[in-house]
Amino acid sequence: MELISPTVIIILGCLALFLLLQRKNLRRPPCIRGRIPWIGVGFEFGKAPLEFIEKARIKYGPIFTVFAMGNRMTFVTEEEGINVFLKSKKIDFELAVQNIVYHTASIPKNVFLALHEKLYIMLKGKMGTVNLHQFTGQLTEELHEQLENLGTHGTMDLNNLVRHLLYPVTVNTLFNKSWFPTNKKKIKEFHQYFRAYDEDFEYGSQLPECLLRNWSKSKKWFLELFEKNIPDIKACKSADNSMTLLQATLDVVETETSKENSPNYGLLLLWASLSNAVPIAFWTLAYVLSHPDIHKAIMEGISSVFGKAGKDKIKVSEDDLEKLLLIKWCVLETIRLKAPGVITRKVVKPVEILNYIIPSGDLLMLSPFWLHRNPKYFPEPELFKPERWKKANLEKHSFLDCFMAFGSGKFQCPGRWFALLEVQMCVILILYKYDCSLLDPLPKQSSLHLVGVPQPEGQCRIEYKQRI
Ligand code: HEM
Repeated sequence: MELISPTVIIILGCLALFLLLQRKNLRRPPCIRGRIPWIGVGFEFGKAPLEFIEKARIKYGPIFTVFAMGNRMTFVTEEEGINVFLKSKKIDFELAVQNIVYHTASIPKNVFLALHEKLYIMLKGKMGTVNLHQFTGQLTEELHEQLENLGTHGTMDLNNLVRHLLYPVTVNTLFNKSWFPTNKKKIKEFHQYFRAYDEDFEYGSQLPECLLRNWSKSKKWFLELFEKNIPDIKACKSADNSMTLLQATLDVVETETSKENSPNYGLLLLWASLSNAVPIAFWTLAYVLSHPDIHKAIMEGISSVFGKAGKDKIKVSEDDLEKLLLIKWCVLETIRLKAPGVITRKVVKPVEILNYIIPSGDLLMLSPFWLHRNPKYFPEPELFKPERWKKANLEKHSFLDCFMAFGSGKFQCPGRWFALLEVQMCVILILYKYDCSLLDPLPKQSSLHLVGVPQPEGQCRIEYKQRI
């Protein structure tokens, strides 16, 4: 018998390999990849990412991969995928965010990995429910101080009003009292640079800085500001000798690595503390003021706890907050409706979901924003219904099932209890001191971003009059 020629063997071998790869690929989720190498569907995706993923879910089903800017992002939208996202040991938080942290705050990847867990434990402890009472006094004082600047009456864009209140309140509370600039020019600069940094944070996490000149300028401005101020921030002592959140962060960074990384961690903490909580305060006030029945019920609650609303410098305690449950429900319902577009993990070992194999290296993506709009989990999902929070066991610090705005698992947002406290206090004090009404309808949200809480599109003016 004639021997099979080597050429035939090679051809058969290639065919077998091809079929094997095909089979493997068949077991991967549908992939939307576009035609341009590396960029993939980056342009279409970047224009309106939230809408893109919802359309993809309708077309391709509960799991699909989007290839954009060199990344394979596999989105999960139903139980099985969500369970893997929440529980699997084959996916990793730190490896997913180290790139983002490197690009946006120039923190070297090895430094991030070495410090992350230690820093997380510290942040979680300092802002945890047991220690929250330490913030109520200062938050009340800071809010009163900033509210004085509003004057007796006026009309302004609500988003601007909230930023002018909460930027200094948050920074003075978590960083250092009086760290926030007080002169008008410097305040304006802080706002301009923070907004530029925040608006393009997502692009900054993926594109080279040379393509984002404004963003890069704002990043440098903050890094220089921190570099200049860190000695003063460290030297500042509180009456009880406790450290602020930023001081404790710098302490960990400088003990474990070098001083060089301190400004970078300062910038990261600044962004984390302002970028979600401030728009949530805006949306909460906008929802409350555009629902007259809820606004009325909240005012009745405020009067029953503090007496007739007026311009007094009331103190707000944790007991008072417990009595004003409707306000907490309104904040949570706002966060449900305006939840971050995505949270992300890296697949470190191939993982099976719905009979598909997700290869290692993929980013596994879950959208709290769309999850919260699934009627299976939240009936009448588009409606602002604070009373749905009646069912949550808030006393035991648990949210509603499938509420994922603060992420999930081991590295859930460590600032969540602080954020809830700050927004509740902000709403209480504004409504106690001012008679407020909206001059514009509730705005649409901008469709540009996927990371973090969505911003409003266009303005929404508020008219306010100090009570007597
Ligand atoms: C309503 C406001 C807020 C929302 C919706 C929010 C949401 C989130 C989400 C979704 C994550 C990622 C978690 C994950 O992937 O599982 C996160 C992480 C984080 N958040 Fe928040 N956050 C808020 C307010 C705050 C505040 C006020 C702080 C204060 C410093 C803060 C500090 C952080 C930090 C430091 C991380 C990173 C944690 C880590 O590296 O492990 N957040 N947040």
